[in-house]
Amino acid sequence: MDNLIEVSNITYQYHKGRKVFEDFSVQFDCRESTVITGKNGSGKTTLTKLIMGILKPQSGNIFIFGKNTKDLSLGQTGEMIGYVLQYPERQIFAASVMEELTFPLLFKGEKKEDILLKAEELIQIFELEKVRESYPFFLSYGEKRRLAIASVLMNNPRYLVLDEPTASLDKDRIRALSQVLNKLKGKNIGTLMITHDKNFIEAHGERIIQLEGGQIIKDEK
Ligand SMILES: Nc1ncnc2c1ncn2[C@@H]1O[C@H](COP(=O)(O)OP(=O)(O)OP(=O)(O)O)[C@@H](O)[C@H]1O
Repeated sequence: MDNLIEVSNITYQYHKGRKVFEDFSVQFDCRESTVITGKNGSGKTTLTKLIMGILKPQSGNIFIFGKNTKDLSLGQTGEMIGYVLQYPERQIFAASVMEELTFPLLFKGEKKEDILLKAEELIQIFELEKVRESYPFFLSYGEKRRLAIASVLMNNPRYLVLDEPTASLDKDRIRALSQVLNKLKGKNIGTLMITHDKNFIEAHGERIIQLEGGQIIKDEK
């Protein structure tokens, strides 16, 4: 139970939109790397937003690590699951790269020395050295994406949800991201990843789910 995400008989419909999910259920093992594929509009991003509690199902329940998302705030969900959006600029708020990485933990009152050490480590891994004092607004799309991933890792999440993580990253950066994901996997931190990148699917898709019209049409290990 503890290491599971359980989506149980949910129905979801956008305001004035058609039903994206109807009586939909799926479970994810949070120690595993699961890839979600499917055509545009098949419901991939909607599913990840429902898991994160950003959207609320009209019926049914979603449990993360044994807790019903209905009883959790967005912040509580975000502490357990790191979520990297499809458009990373929407999750970057601070005045510099360094501040973006450090301010949430400083705010929480964690030890400054530890926070700085961790931020430096992620700056190296994601090759953000040259922009550490830059205003994130002016970063390239690839840099913003790397910063968004580094920021969620600062929180020590128990699971990662990544929406198109390789978009706008070059080969070397994709390789670096792969290494980070493998390292996390070694610590039993799995991922739920929306991607169309065949090489990435081959490297990280322990389980591959294909969605179509809000239904699972393929589920392979
Ligand atoms: N904010 C919204 N309001 C109304 N309908 C929406 C909204 N967002 C998505 N939809 C609709 O819900 C359905 C599922 O969309 P979703 O973004 O989850 O698909 P997706 O598989 O992630 O697509 P993509 O590969 O294009 O990102 C689509 O029909 C889409 O048009």
